Amino acid sequence: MIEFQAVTKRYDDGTVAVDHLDLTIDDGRITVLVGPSGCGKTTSLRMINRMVEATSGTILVDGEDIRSQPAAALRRGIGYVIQNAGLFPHRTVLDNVATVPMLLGTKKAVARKRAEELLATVGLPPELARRYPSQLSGGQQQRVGVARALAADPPVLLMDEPFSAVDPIVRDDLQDELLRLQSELGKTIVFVTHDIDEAIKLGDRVAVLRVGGKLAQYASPAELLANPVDDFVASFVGRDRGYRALGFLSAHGVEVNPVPTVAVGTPVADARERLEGGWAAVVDDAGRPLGWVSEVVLSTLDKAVTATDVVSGGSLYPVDTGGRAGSLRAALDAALSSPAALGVAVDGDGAVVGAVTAESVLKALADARRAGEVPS
Ligand SMILES: Nc1ncnc2c1ncn2[C@@H]1O[C@H](COP(=O)(O)OP(=O)(O)OP(=O)(O)O)[C@@H](O)[C@H]1O
Repeated sequence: MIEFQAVTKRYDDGTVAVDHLDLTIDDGRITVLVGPSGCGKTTSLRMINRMVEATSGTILVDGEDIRSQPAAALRRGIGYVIQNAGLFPHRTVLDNVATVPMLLGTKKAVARKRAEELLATVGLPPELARRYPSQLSGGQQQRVGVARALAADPPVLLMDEPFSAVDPIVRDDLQDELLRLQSELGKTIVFVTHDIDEAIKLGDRVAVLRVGGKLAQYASPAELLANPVDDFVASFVGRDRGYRALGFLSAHGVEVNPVPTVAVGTPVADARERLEGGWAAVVDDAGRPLGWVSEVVLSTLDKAVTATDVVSGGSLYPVDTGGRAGSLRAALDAALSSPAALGVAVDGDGAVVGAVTAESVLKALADARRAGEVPS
């Protein structure tokens, strides 16, 4: 656990970057510091590993004042990942990862072997290990940065806008990868971003800071979306917060109805008989949805329905099959994005289970509200 107790940072020019911050960061969780530019996120993060010294107040890591040991010793237990990765340009990818353990006394061969494993863990193909950082894409460099920070197996990982410099699609991949890694590693991660969507996606808890280094709200993403404490947090979280809050509510209560399906290869005449309300979902041999056909589509076909004849569109959402159900947002998106106005529900193998309408999703939301499961 990392505790900020009334921590203030006043820089030499008088700027108060962080003002009496009280914050408890849980072990094994991702805690995100988010807020507008200049609100003191980076300063707060760097005070944890003493790259910035607090002016007053105390920071405890596992109950121990961080000033009670030399900064170098403290940093051994704290990995640090920054934007643009900050890799050593004249060392290979493998050596970038192996260097710190070697400096700490691990034998070269052992450190390199471990570095190879870590590169695989962060999703980098082994052939990239011999390259230099400049020969990698921005997203690959960030992965190396994460592998390097994990090399000494620190219990704490500080991440300062690590994914801000890459394009949105790569950023999304890196975020997914971090969540996957974290589910395996269970590190104590403190993550700084100015992007509220990133904060909500990654954070177990999110600390929203306002300029002047004051904590505005510290809550779970769902709580932040449902109950922002004031106008600042509400506007920072965004006008579409009600919609995004649906992403944290399970769709287990939504009524799933049967949906007409047509297997690929079905003769057109037989497919026509299966149309109800104008549309049927086309499925492959394993019952997985490929798209939709309607009377109009069938009228253009000669013999049988093929995979290329389908009208695509409509996201899918997983129903509760003993694992995790999809969210209300996923169910609503599926219904609204489908040409048939039916959101296809799939099981754990991706096979069609049935379909939901937008109305049934909203009814489930209203029921949850009435039952007090969701703040209105
Ligand atoms: N070395 C410094 N000397 C003086 N003021 C500083 C110094 N470093 C940061 N500041 C100021 O402290 C405040 C907080 O800066 P900090 O970098 O912690 O904010 P941030 O929330 O991380 O911002 P950003 O999102 O833009 O990176 C800002 O007003 C900044 O100008």
